[in-house]
Amino acid sequence: MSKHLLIRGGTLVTADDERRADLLVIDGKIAAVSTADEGLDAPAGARVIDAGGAYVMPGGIDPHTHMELPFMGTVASEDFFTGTSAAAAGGTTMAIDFVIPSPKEPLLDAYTKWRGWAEKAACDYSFHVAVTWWDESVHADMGTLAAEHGVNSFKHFMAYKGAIMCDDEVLVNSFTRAGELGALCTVHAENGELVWALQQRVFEAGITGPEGHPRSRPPEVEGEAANRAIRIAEVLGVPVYLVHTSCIDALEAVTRARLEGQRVFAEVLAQHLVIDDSVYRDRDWDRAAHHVMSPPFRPKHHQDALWAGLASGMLQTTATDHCCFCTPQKRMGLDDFRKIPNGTNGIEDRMAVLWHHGVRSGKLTPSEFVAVTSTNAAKIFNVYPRKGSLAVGADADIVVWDPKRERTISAATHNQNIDFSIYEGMEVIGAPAYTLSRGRVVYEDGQLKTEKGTGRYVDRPCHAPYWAAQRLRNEGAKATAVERTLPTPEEG
Ligand SMILES: NC(=O)NCCC(=O)O
Ligand SMILES: [Zn+2]
Ligand SMILES: [Zn+2]
Repeated sequence: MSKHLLIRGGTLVTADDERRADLLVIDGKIAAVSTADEGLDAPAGARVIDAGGAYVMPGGIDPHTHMELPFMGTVASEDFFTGTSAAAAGGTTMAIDFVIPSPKEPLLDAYTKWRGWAEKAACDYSFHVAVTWWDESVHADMGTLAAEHGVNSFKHFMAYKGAIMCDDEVLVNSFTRAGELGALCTVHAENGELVWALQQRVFEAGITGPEGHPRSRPPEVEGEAANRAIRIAEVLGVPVYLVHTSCIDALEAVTRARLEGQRVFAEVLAQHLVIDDSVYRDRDWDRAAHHVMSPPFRPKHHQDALWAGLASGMLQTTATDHCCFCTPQKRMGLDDFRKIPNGTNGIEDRMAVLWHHGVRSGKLTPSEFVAVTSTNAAKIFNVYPRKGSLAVGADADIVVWDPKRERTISAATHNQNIDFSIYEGMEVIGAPAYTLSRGRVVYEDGQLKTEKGTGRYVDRPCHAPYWAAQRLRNEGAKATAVERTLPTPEEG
């Protein structure tokens, strides 16, 4: 039996425009969108959602999450069911998580393991795969992942020395391979050697608490790595995507390259837009440790630059790097900040934080909000217009957004599987009234309706449209040999 649902009377917002229209969903897909003047009739038996006074938008896409990640001697507390449910409560309907093989672990083995863990997801999901080491099998597995498993993005950690860090040789090999495949290279840009050296220096100077964390990862460390990754990508003729751009130094590297015409994409986390580094000087150890993530929170003036970067299009996507560790896990580093598991919560609050601090303060229009929370990620990771749009035929991943709903963010009421929130006490206006995942109502009236295993893996083909432009650019920059008549030995 086909399932019909009519969303009536709302203002549809896409990355292109805003207009009054009704929207009909049949069998999980958007089946019709009305004109502004003529609404749609509800088919017999259809559920009707009254969206009067609300915005109807593509569900959020969080392109950077880590559910149940094994990391720094523990495992992230949020699993794929709780995490995607919390996402739905916040209006996010797709997460792109990361398969992160241990050094020497075959990429395909790690991928299979992560696919198994993710089967309980309640919203749609996909995977970037990290390249943490290199040999011919990695080269081959990248090809198999791209051709047979819908993986079009590979991640590179330039930090976490002694664990998952890539050196320049791995970057060059992997970027070259991604170029052959038409896949996108993504990078965590921090100079891991410098972080390592600074960590020892700070610790030996007697700073053992969470305040040591930002001291060991200053903005220069991120700026250097961002610039290096961008320049390696430029020389190899591949697009590159920087995850969690947190500071002016990295933003400047992105901006310079984009102004030179290089195809560089960059993401900013909602939390880096609104939280500053004063959190590490909290006298309460737990509260300070709760904020330990990499890159760390920055001095306040970086936030203005990041907002400007987002509004001007230098930064295209917003994410959360949702990677939850509860207080007892954070306490693994009670006597040594280097052992505090890195990561913070946020998947449930990204949309509200962006709406409240972005749209309500005039930094973003509603259409720009849709672009940076959904559509741009769909385009960059090549699932547009199936995701990130309200086009007829698209998956009905939709959020009906109540711009007037007020709430105070708190761990006492959130749906994330973590015992604190980095946004504790933040008052925000704007929240989902309904969230739909492929046409199923998964959140309404403040209640979650998610079911384990209803999320689907989303294949992401290689050769996103920007690859055609990249190839032309590479063609134009191709080296040519000079034809010469060589002098004969007698002439010499
Ligand atoms: N960001 C963070 O602190 N933890 C998750 C791993 C990463 O993305 O670097
Ligand atoms: Zn990272
Ligand atoms: Zn991450």
